[in-house]
Amino acid sequence: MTSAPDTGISERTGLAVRVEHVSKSYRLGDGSTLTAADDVTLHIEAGRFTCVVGASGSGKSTLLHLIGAIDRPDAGTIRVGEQDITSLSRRALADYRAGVGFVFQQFHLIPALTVTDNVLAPLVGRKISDDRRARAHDLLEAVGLADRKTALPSQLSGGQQQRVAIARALIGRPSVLLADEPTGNLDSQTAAGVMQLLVDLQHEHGTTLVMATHDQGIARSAERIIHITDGRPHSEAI
Ligand SMILES: Nc1ncnc2c1ncn2[C@@H]1O[C@H](COP(=O)(O)OP(=O)(O)OP(=O)(O)O)[C@@H](O)[C@H]1O
Repeated sequence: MTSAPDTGISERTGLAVRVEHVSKSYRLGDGSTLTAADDVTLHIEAGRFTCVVGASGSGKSTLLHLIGAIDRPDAGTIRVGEQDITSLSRRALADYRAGVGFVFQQFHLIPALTVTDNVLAPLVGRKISDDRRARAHDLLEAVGLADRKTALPSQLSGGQQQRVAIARALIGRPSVLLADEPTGNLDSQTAAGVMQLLVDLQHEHGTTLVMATHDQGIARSAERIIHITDGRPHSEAI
């Protein structure tokens, strides 16, 4: 179940990420500012599995959000492949985001949609061709849920819901897959299965996988670990 069938699921190759002198601060209610990314410079290799590790509040999610262009930095540049995503037009940014897959700790499935329609949800506004439906089916097969296509999220276990979320993250053929504590809501056995699935899919498709985690055990399975403290990667991160 954990080895995906050869369905041509990802035709994009993983891209390298180069974060250069990136800072991001948030203004707090009392008027003070909190620096969540503090002059961060780091390079993430293409097609590898990299873990970002650090205490709660150290800036892991912020870094993922900046790489995924969910958020914009106050300063610095982020290059993904050949593109500087910090200088893209709104339209180019939307195209870029469509090539990024996200997996979150909370699965964020849409309760009223079936499993298949959740997987197709990122394609909203685009024509859902037979090819795309076939691809959703192939992805659900790859994550071991082909027989639950018509189920609603509430009818699935947490691990199954996260598998749907992984299939959804892959529907846009991402060159970069960002996973923020993807096993944080799962028991340890289910978490191990989901991790294995992510790593298998990442290997098979050569996607660049960047995962934020507290879990040292998960981090040890990565090809590279970046430690973050107070919004700054440690020196070994570069
Ligand atoms: N939108 C926001 N507004 C204000 N402060 C924020 C916002 N987002 C994050 N922060 C703050 O920025 C810092 C870094 O947060 P971030 O979520 O990146 O940390 P994290 O390492 O992912 O934490 P956790 O492991 O608990 O998810 C924290 O102090 C957090 O409170």
